[in-house]
Amino acid sequence: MPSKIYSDSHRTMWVSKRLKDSAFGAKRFSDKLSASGENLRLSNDKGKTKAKVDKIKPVVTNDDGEASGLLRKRGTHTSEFIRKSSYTNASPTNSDKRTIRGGKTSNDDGDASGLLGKRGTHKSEFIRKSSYTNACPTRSDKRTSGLLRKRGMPKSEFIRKSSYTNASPTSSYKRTIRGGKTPNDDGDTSGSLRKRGTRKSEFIKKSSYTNASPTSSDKRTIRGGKKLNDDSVVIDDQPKKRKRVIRIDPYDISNKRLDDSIVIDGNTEEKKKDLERKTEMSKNAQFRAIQPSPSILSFVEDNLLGRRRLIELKRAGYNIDLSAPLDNIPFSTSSERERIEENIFRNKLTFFAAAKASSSFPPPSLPEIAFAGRSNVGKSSLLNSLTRQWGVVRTSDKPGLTQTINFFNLETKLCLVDLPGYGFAYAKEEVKDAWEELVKEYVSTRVGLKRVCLLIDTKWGMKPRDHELIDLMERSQTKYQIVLTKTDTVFPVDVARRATQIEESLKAKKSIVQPTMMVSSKSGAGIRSLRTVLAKIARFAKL
Ligand SMILES: Nc1nc2c(ncn2[C@@H]2O[C@H](COP(=O)(O)OP(=O)(O)OP(=O)(O)O)[C@@H](O)[C@H]2O)c(=O)[nH]1
Ligand SMILES: [Mg+2]
Repeated sequence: MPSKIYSDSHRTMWVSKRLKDSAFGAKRFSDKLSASGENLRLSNDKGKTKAKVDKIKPVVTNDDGEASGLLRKRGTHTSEFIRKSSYTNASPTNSDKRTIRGGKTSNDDGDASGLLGKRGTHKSEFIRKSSYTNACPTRSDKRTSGLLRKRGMPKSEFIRKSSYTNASPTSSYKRTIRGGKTPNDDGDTSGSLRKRGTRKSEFIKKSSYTNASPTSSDKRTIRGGKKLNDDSVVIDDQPKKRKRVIRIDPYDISNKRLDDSIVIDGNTEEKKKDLERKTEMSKNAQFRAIQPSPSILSFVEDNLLGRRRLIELKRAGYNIDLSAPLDNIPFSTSSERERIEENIFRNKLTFFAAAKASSSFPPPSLPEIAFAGRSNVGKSSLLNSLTRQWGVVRTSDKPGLTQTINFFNLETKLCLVDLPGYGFAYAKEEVKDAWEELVKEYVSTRVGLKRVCLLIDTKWGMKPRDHELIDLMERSQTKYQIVLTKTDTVFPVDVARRATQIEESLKAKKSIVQPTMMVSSKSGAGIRSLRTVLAKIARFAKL
């Protein structure tokens, strides 16, 4: 039976809950129902759950013999039902509350009480009259009753008049209280928030609003200070945190805690780098100050050296991204090659021999022209460019590709020798040293060697290793000529400057052959002039 009572219907649920909570208790209620012979009948019409509570007539007799009704009978006035009802703990509905309030239903102690404002009754009146003080009034009610400041009323006036001292003031109120020196009951000036512009420490010292939770920074200040007031003793026995200042003697290497050596090394390295940068800068400044000789400038102009030629090739429709745009023309015929003015360079270029040691050098049969220089300077590319036979001599953008002395014949007229580069090759030190020794041996001892073209990158100029080789060739009286490569990577004026600079620095040398040649294997600039110079050697050379 009781399980049936606590089923679907909302109203039934309400009744059962109330009863459960009330002094009657669920058990007693079910007992009463069974005693009265009545039953709760619930109907479910087409899915709608509806409790027909009007069928419930739980007229039960209390122990004291009074007749009591749990629900209002139809036709019975609510106020009458409530008045009569001894079930005072049950929460009445809104309309019930209104009736109670409006009907001035007396409680046991005889006070008139209303739980809700009756329709038509002014709220303020209701709140005033109401003894139901626990009900939460709205903001407008609070304003009317004086709990909240009325619109238009100045804050200070409200605070002065207000007896609602327990209300938590807003932060702006707190500031006003503090700033306005509003007296409290005990006459102290109190503010719970720091007024803008007031120092925190000052505020905390002055403040009697000790119950307000201070912020973390406030707490810090409080801890640092000694006392706020009599009640609030602040922990002041904590020692003040002192900033540890470690004095480092950079020259005291005995201090093991500090990695002084690294610091010093770092400093010195930085200083070194700074110095290098400065010297580099001054080198650049020196280079820009060079006034190229008029003959060199006119050579640069005539041969379209520098970036200009590549730009012109681009305008003419050549693909300048290719290594040799002039010779990378689709469907080009051999007649293109025939344009080479020097007949000797029209001959077929063929690989003849490669030597890793002086013992494996081929016997000299033809006048030889060797191409020496640092790794990646463009030696192999120049051989291809001179003959316009791309691919015979292998080239790479990775330094150190050529590792042997390679001999190439131009038919039976001339031998072109591609030397391994020195400098920054990706090879072990011993291997690089062996190459250098081989090159040095070749340039200083080779019979039939008519000229060494010493290739220098126009951008970077001469390096110590180049000078080393020059000194060697000077000692062995080997004829050498400077050839500036990759002239397409710099401005024409810089090509002229570099040539002037080198000529100036080597003008005392005896074995050097002037003038300095300037070429670009990529754009083809200056190649024609170099061909003319080299063809002359081949023409007049005697073995
Ligand atoms: N822009 C430009 N690049 C060039 C020129 N000549 C050569 N190069 C490039 O420079 C790189 C090196 O060229 P190589 O001819 O292999 O140089 P190398 O002196 O023979 O180098 P090693 O064999 O290592 O000694 C290649 O990527 C070439 O394309 C040039 O005149 N202009
Ligand atoms: Mg090479």
